[in-house]
Amino acid sequence: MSKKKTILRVDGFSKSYEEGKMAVDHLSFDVKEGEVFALIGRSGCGKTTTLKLLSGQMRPDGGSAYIFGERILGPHERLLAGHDKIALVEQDYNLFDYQTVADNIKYPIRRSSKKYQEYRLNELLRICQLEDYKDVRPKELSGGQKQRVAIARAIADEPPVLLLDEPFSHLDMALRSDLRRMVKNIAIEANISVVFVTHDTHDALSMSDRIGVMSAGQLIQIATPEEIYKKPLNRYAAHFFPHCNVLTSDQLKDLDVNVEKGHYMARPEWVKVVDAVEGAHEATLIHIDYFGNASYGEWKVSDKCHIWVHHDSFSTFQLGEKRSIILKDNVEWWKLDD
Ligand SMILES: Nc1ncnc2c1ncn2[C@@H]1O[C@H](COP(=O)(O)OP(=O)(O)OP(=O)(O)O)[C@@H](O)[C@H]1O
Repeated sequence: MSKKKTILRVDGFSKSYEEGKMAVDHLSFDVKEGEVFALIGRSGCGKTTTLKLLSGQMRPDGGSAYIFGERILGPHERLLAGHDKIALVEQDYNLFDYQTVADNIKYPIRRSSKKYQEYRLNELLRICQLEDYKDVRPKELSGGQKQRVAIARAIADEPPVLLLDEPFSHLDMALRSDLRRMVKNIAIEANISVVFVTHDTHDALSMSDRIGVMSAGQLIQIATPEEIYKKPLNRYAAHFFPHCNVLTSDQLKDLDVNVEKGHYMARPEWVKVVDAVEGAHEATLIHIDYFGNASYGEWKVSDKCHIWVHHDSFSTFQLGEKRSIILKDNVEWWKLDD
């Protein structure tokens, strides 16, 4: 990925809606050609504002963004807000309700030849799996179908950059997985750089080449999905993934782990349950979150030390069962920044 060209560069974006409260605070990052970049962070941390600034729809208070080295103009500097090389799909899709799916998709290329419009339309209907809905109006479509139309329309004119705000928020798990794949394929096949905002850590992990973790308007960590998962910077970044074990050095003493003062993390699959070990603290299974393909057990080691453990789908652990908890071989508690 590092050898690829930088397409988009954000340099010190800042924006506040109210005095003294920064929605986006000196944000800098870049996105490479064909790269899928996810922005994750708690509600209100500034993700949507970042996309609006990037798309040229909102004026930054400070900083600039560049596409192919050219500064992206704000709405105060252009007749029409936005940039023709950047497509933004917002949470409400903004489809034309009284036009068919085909007309919606062809809108950005309406000035091209009829032959090209038909060729491109058929290609987009195929890529976005919308062949059966060509003549339907958006109000007759489900949320997932509307979302696909919005994405097809956004990429009709082959923009080098696609921005997606919570692209899969209204979809069920099966559709989500199809659409993730579709967006990833679009990035690879059409070499489009995608920046998307999500609350969903599965979307971020499975789709992106890199993830930026936002907190209070700032990017606190930018790394590959694997690095964000295994080596999060701090407790905030660690807790994006559920059933995360974050313990203090003091709590870890109850697991016979002696480390320097601070907070430490272990993912639930880094830990294993073994037959009670003599001299070790006994752990009692007090809760199970069942997911079908796996479950997560909450094991109480002491009043102040509870550990989540990933159990495979063949696990037969019962509530109240007593065992010992240890880290798997070759795994260590990961030290978090304070
Ligand atoms: N139009 C606005 N007027 C005033 N404050 C706003 C406006 N839009 C956003 N904000 C504030 O700016 C901050 C960042 O909002 P933003 O929508 O960018 O966050 P977000 O991370 O996308 O949130 P969510 O995940 O809930 O969509 C929040 O504190 C929000 O309340």
